Amino acid sequence: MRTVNSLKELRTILRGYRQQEKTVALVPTMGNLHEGHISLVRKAAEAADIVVTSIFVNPMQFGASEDLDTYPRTLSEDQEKLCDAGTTLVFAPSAEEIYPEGLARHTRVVVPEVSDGHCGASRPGHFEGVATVVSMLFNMVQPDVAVFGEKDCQQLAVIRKMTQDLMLPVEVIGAPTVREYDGLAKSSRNGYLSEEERRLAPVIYQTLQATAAKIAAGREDFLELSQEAGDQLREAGLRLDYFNIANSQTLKPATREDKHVTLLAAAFLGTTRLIDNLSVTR
Ligand SMILES: Nc1ncnc2c1ncn2[C@@H]1O[C@H](COP(=O)(O)OP(=O)(O)OP(=O)(O)O)[C@@H](O)[C@H]1O
Ligand SMILES: CC(C)(CO)[C@@H](O)C(=O)[O-]
Ligand code: BAL
Repeated sequence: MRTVNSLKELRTILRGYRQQEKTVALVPTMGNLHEGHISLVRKAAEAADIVVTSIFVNPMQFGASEDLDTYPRTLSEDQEKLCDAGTTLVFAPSAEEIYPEGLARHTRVVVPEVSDGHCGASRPGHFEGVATVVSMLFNMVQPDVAVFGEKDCQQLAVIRKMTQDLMLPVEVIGAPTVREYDGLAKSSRNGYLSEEERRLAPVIYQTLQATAAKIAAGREDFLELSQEAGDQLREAGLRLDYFNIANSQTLKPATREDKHVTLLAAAFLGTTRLIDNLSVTR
């Protein structure tokens, strides 16, 4: 496994693989890797001959008061895990390599509608930053397939829409959420939690499961259900960002006609913001 920092080097190596007619899979990450990321790499290795994993903490997708500076950077541990999981090439560029003229002067990709609501409402500009960097990664790596986690379900929907609208020749694959023993979705940000916060955190998934069970049993008063679920999270000591029930395809508010609905939640434990989601067929 090799690690490269420059686009020039990345392109030279990839040209070699293409000459050998190898297929390429991309797994974009922000590093500080856990078993969720590793599951994406394994899926990518099943889908293509070569796996490129990018590690880039993308400044464009962070809000001014968010954790860009403190986001954990653990490149050497990440490299070991990626090598074991079947990554061929790690692309770990600097912010200067990706945004040579700075963020303000950089072209941006906006994906309307699906970027609105949920995390898009609480993190203005976030999905613009994600869509911009992912479209650049697609252009830099030119993968046949790219793998993203369902844990970030709105992000996956944004990337699917962008890929379709811009006719990017990449197959986007979603991978199921990997969880801790107690149901908490694995996330780099779990590392920010104190012992007490970590003990409380599984209530997010438990509330998603309990609400999904009520929907499966026939409840369709989605607004009331969301409010009840939000109240449960607040009572457990979390600061609620949102608990929404949406059409699984469009991520717009669910209606009684929707067969597939997705429950999306975001909540703060102290200063740590965690997200999770669960889909249910009615
Ligand atoms: N628990 C998980 N299961 C499956 N995929 C995951 C999981 N956590 C993250 N991913 C996926 O890994 C990719 C890179 O995500 P990222 O590096 O932001 O990790 P993260 O743990 O979600 O970090 P953060 O805590 O910042 O949200 C994304 O496609 C994301 O959906
Ligand atoms: C897809 C991504 C790597 C883009 O920076 C990021 O949003 C993430 O880690 O999910
Ligand atoms: N996992 C999504 C990246 C972010 O929160 O910025």
